[in-house]
Amino acid sequence: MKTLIKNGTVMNPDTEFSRTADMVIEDGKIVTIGDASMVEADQVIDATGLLVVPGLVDIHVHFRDPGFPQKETIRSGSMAAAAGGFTSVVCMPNTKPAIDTVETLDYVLRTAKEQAAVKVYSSAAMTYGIKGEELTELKKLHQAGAVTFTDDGRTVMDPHLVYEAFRIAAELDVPISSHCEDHRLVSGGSLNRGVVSRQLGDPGIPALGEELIIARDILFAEETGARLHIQHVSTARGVQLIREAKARGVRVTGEGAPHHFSLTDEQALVSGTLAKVNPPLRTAQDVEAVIRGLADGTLDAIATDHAPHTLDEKSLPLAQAPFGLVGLETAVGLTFTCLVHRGKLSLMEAIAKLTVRPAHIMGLPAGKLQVGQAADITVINPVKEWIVDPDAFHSKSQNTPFKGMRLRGKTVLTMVDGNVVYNDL
Ligand SMILES: NC(=O)N[C@@H](CC(=O)O)C(=O)O
Ligand SMILES: [Zn+2]
Ligand SMILES: [Zn+2]
Repeated sequence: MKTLIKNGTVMNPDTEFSRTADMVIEDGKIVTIGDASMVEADQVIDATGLLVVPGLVDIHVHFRDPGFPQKETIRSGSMAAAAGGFTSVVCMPNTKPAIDTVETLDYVLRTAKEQAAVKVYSSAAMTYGIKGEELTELKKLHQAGAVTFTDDGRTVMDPHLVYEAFRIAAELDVPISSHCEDHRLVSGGSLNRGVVSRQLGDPGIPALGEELIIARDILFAEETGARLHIQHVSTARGVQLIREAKARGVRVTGEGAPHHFSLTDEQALVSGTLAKVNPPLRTAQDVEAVIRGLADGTLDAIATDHAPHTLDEKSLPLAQAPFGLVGLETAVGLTFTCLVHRGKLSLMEAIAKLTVRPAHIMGLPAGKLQVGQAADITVINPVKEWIVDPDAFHSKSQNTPFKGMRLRGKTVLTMVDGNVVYNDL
């Protein structure tokens, strides 16, 4: 089977390559990037006016299997990924049971191999049951394929455990992904602590709770030499802490989530619990700081923190509804609308933050266009206007505060190993 993608703007951030070109794909691999207009192919995709980029990489998704198939399965999550243009994803371990043993990790990776439309990698929990009490067998989990250690959803508070985990991670050279939240400071709130939380009678989640743990984990990384990846950075001071740590050579990276560069806490007044996410949507200054962090390289990657929950759960009162929102199918639209089209991030840098940079953080064989390599390719229409319709999502869940919003920029075709897994051309 030979496929020709002709006349697209081919962009490969790894080499800063950007030019009008054709691509030929054969037996799942890229065989030509250049002029191939005369090539006879079984399948021809006309990419005139479209961007042809490496398959996107999301290093922060929740696929809920095992445990919560009503929210998402590996199959449905992977379909949402494909529809969003993501060809490689990293699953978080807060399933039930948690991904804290080799058996559960094997189950996830095996199910992904059998059922997923895209390449699914997995993290492993740092502590059993994500309870913050006893370290998992990090070395065995790494050998079994875990690409990062994290208790995402919770922060390990015991400094002895954290120290030990960082020490082992440094030895294995596996990144620790840190969900930063000092639970002793944030318990009970649902929204950013500020004007809106006070207005809604919510105790609020202070920015300081996130910043304390960012600072703590930076120090652990500095002390142990471990690689630290800060997840879903949402506050201005959090961005600044990472900026300063990078400047003095700490091995730290950071991710920004689309909802943190596009929405403020005021969204809760419009979307209610659909705008309840952890860390919370913050102030306009924080949003600006996340954008600046992405622009100056302090934040290396855009990651969705795709966190599906049923609308029944999201219909609960603010204090009881779960934290989280789905992100895979809106990420490209938000990145183009809020960052690229507003001139905050160059097109090349935006694509880099969705491909080669996150792949590099997690050591994934992804995020580049290279002859001889797997044909994981995403085609984006950078100016296509569309309205977010959760009913059209491929995810099992529709919990998004972006419903009804008009976005500019959309994934129109996704290819994994040369096979088209999503087509909206
Ligand atoms: N982000 C969220 O608000 N929720 C995530 C957990 C997490 O990423 O911390 C979830 O699993 O639902
Ligand atoms: Zn988290
Ligand atoms: Zn998460």
